[in-house]
Amino acid sequence: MSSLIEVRSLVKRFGAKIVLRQLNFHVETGEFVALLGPNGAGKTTFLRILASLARPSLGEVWVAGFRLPQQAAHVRRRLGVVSHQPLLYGDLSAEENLRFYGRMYAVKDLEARIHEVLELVGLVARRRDLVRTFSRGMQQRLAIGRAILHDPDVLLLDEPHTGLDQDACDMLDGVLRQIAGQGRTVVMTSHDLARVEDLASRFDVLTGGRITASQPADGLPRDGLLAFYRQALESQRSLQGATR
Ligand SMILES: Nc1ncnc2c1ncn2[C@@H]1O[C@H](COP(=O)(O)OP(=O)(O)OP(=O)(O)O)[C@@H](O)[C@H]1O
Repeated sequence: MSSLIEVRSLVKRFGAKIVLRQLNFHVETGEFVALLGPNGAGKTTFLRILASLARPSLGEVWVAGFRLPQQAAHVRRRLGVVSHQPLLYGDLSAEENLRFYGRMYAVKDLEARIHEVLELVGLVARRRDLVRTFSRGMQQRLAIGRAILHDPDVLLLDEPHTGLDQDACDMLDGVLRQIAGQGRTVVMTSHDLARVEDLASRFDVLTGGRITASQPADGLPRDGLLAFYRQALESQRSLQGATR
């Protein structure tokens, strides 16, 4: 087991419904993987399993050398997760929120680290303001700050642009670009290729409960990338048509 994330033959069922079918996936240190797929493909379900928030029905899931769900406590310390819930306390300020999480994770030189993170997410000027006064975009940037505070091995982001207006999306992209530039290992879901095309070093497509296509970003022109994603979605549609 040498990859930072290694998933073998993963199956996830909800009752009779099979959402993930024998899914294989791996991520090496420093990769920024965009996990693309249409609505309902199972991206959130998959990320929740990687984040140890849901249990696999079958198969093997390893993160940073630890097996899930058996070693979930070890995995959680090595992960940063940004899901649909920002997991922030509205009645605390931005820096109080970070201090709370930093103490929970026993972050060293916490005050310096809080400042560094607030700078990265562009919230130094608002550090003493209560989070409930923040726009959704600011809350999302702070949620990313919270997720990277303890310098995790892997950052998992589930459609972080959802519900943001264009300005907020642009500001979030600035933060994500800096994170990508730091060489951090990231897995980010999206159903919109345009949102991730400048960020990712690899594009994986999740359709029919499996990773059906994978493409490194290196040297691939935009048209090629669009064609790649369209083709993956088309083949999924014809597969669904054939099984109806
Ligand atoms: N707890 C659950 N119980 C039953 N079915 C579920 C549960 N969670 C997810 N599903 C189903 O699993 C399928 C995949 O959902 P999931 O949210 O993982 O997809 P997604 O690719 O993240 O979609 P979106 O982009 O719309 O968020 C959907 O059909 C959904 O209804």
